[in-house]
Amino acid sequence: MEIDTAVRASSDSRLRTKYDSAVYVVQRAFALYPFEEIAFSFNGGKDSTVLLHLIRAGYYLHKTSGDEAHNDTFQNCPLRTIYFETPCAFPEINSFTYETVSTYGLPLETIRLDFKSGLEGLLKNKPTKAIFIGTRIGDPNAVGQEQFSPSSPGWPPFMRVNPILDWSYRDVWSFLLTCKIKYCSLYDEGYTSIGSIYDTVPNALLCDSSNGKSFRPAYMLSDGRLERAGRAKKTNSNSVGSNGINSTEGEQIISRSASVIVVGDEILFGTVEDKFGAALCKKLHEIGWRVCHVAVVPNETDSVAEEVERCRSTDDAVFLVGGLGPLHSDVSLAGIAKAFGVRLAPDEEFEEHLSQLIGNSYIGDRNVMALLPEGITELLHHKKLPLPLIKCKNVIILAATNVDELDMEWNCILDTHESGLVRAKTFVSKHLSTSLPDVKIAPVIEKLCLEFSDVYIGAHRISRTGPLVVNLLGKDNQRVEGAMEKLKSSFDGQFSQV
Ligand SMILES: Cc1cc2nc3c(=O)[nH]c(=O)nc-3n(C[C@H](O)[C@H](O)[C@H](O)COP(=O)(O)O)c2cc1C
Ligand SMILES: Nc1ncnc2c1ncn2[C@@H]1O[C@H](COP(=O)(O)OP(=O)(O)OP(=O)(O)O)[C@@H](O)[C@H]1O
Ligand SMILES: [Mg+2]
Repeated sequence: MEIDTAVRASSDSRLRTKYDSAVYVVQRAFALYPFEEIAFSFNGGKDSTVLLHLIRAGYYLHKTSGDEAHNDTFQNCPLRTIYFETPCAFPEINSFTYETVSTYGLPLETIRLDFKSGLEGLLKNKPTKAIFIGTRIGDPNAVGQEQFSPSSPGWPPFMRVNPILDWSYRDVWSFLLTCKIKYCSLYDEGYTSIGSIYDTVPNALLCDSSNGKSFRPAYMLSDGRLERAGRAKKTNSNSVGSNGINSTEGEQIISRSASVIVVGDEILFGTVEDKFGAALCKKLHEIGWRVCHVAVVPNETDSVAEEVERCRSTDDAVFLVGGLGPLHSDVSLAGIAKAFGVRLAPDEEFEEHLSQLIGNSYIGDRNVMALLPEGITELLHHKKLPLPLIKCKNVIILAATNVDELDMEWNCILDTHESGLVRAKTFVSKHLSTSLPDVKIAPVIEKLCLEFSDVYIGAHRISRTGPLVVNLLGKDNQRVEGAMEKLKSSFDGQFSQV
């Protein structure tokens, strides 16, 4: 069996391990379910192409128990194959799917309905107990799945079999290249993950600037975390979304909100003063973001989880500082995982970066610092960062231990496209000072707030007897000026600008 032979001959021990465990899952499925009640969900994408050949290898090994004498009979696996075809698929994907199905003698059922309705119809027509799917950790729909995962509540009942769930982007390409497997031509044109013609473009990270508009092949993408960078982001008015803070909106964004969570018992004990909250408020304000909430929480998983859970759904981004590292009190990542309902799992890429930085000073069998929230984590790289920063959905985790380090990390985040931290339209602010008593100006300011609802109007005192400072803040200069002039003219000469 050519696939098995190629992997066994390879010197890549990691690939052999991944292959063995995936083929084991395939064999288990063949042992557990009647062959005619298993289907293979194939769409011509790289992951399903990998899966096709793992299924062929697993089927061969299942049938022959490795006995080469039978080799020709079981080279191909006549497994029921389903393809959900849509008019928005790339023509290259369509033709590759049909060609491949014919090359390997797969009995194809083309379904022209959405996934759920199509699967309902499929199960009604033919008993189907299990479906092989090429889902991998990191795919948006992989969160919470295992290699054998029953379909979700509300979906028709079948077992989702995910043999390559734990494969990385690099594993996929090692396998395809080592076994010299034919894959869809779009991957040689810079596409790294393929959705519909409306939401997929070549991955900008593969753009070959020396050669006009051409792109390097998908296997050249060094950071697999960015394989979906060519997929359009699903927009969500209230959150950063699964792919991060939307970076295409640019300057026209009027309102973006953030919250800051600082994790530190020492701050709550009064031993250390928090400087991160104030510094981040200033930085966010400078790029036109509104900070809605700053919290200091103790080094407890539940406290972090509760705070993250609250902020992540109300703000576009959450910045978390502190509680990172190998100590018992470093619970920030566990808290974030809990807030998102996922577990902590070893992240091989982060582990590699850690081992380059700290050598082999590992704790136990695995580096506990490389346990990251599974399926929701992206690494933010920058040449000035000793380690990539961690981003879990819309939560950005800063590793700074002081304000200087925070400055450096902040500049890297702003400079990193993948962070998606866009500069929004900056605020205009005006400050007026008066020695009038509060009670006198209160009704006027109240009316002003109604008339200028897009301008924030607040006031603070530096001392009980000193002047009152009125702050006017907004994104539209004319409106802020208008509110200021109106206030000044209401109290002729009693307000002066500071
Ligand atoms: C065979 C098959 C089974 C699926 N089963 C489920 C399921 O049980 N629950 C679910 O939420 N989505 C299910 N989906 C939908 C996927 O989670 C996901 O939305 C789909 O693969 C599109 O992925 P994309 O958004 O990355 O393009 C299934 C899809 C396929 C093809
Ligand atoms: N239109 C479809 N028809 C059949 N199966 C599909 C379809 N879309 C997705 N799937 C199943 O879901 C899996 C995950 O889809 P996904 O788009 O992440 O991977 P892929 O298409 O194989 O590769 P890529 O990430 O490069 O697009 C596929 O491997 C396949 O098993
Ligand atoms: Mg795809």
